[in-house]
Amino acid sequence: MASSEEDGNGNGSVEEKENGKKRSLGALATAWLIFYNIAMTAGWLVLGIAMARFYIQRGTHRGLFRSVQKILKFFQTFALLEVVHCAVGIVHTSVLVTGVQVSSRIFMVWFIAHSIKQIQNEESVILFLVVWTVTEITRYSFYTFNLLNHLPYFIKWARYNFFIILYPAGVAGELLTIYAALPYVKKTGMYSLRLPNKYNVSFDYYYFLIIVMFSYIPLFPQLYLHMLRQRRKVLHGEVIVEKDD
Ligand SMILES: CCCCCCCCCCCCC/C=C/C(=O)SCCNC(=O)CCNC(=O)[C@H](O)C(C)(C)COP(=O)(O)OP(=O)(O)OC[C@H]1O[C@@H](n2cnc3c(N)ncnc32)[C@H](O)[C@@H]1OP(=O)(O)O
Repeated sequence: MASSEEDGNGNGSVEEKENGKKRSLGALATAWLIFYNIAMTAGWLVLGIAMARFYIQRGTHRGLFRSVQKILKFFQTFALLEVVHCAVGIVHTSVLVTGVQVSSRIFMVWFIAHSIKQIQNEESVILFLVVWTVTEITRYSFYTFNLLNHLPYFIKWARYNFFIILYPAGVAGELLTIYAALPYVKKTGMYSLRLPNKYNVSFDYYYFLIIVMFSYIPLFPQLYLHMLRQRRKVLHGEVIVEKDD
């Protein structure tokens, strides 16, 4: 993807190479990505404004998830297209890394926050909502301006610095929310399949959630390290040889 930043750090050969990359992307793909990124920036901005208005008017976070859930569900689910973008090659990033990131978010939205109403007022839900919102406004506006070849330095800086704090904060919000959900899942036996049944298969959502929580231990450092590598590449111009998926 092209990047002709207004910070004036451009170097001829890199720019030529990147312009070539953009040309080879094709006008249609570029136009689609610009539309997609503008729509996503707008969607997360609307969500951020709705959350701020709710809190200012009500003075409490109780009921906030319920009030913004439609916008959240729509735009977070729409992000599944990011995996498609990588898979079809219009975005030069890893399907695996993007897949883990997007699927964990979809899981949090639909299979935790949407499904278990009792935890919707937890502070941890607000924590990950605020963190996701700041992250996505920054990230999608970065992609948009980058595609338009007018990337203000502060957006590039924010994209590759905010995550240092926001990523662990978001993960903390997500893990605390899943932890808060455990008693309700155990009590109701939701999404679980007990034996005997005609398929002769058993599934316990409670233990599945515990496995999901533990899966953050190997997976999150990989996402975080990926972002640190991207940061070194983009902000400090380091050449990084990435392994294939
Ligand atoms: C079934 C249940 C499963 C559960 C599994 C549980 C396991 C969970 C493990 C961990 C979960 C983490 C939870 C996360 C929580 C949070 O999000 S907290 C909030 C903080 N979050 C972040 O900061 C997010 C950071 N992550 C990302 O940015 C991405 O999702 C990423 C995939 C991890 C990294 O992005 P990547 O695309 O690789 O890096 P970039 O530098 O941004 O881009 C690389 C190139 O791709 C181009 N590009 C990417 N997307 C677009 C786009 N939409 N439009 C245009 N171009 C795009 C980008 O420009 C770069 O191109 P080049 O310039 O050519 O390099």
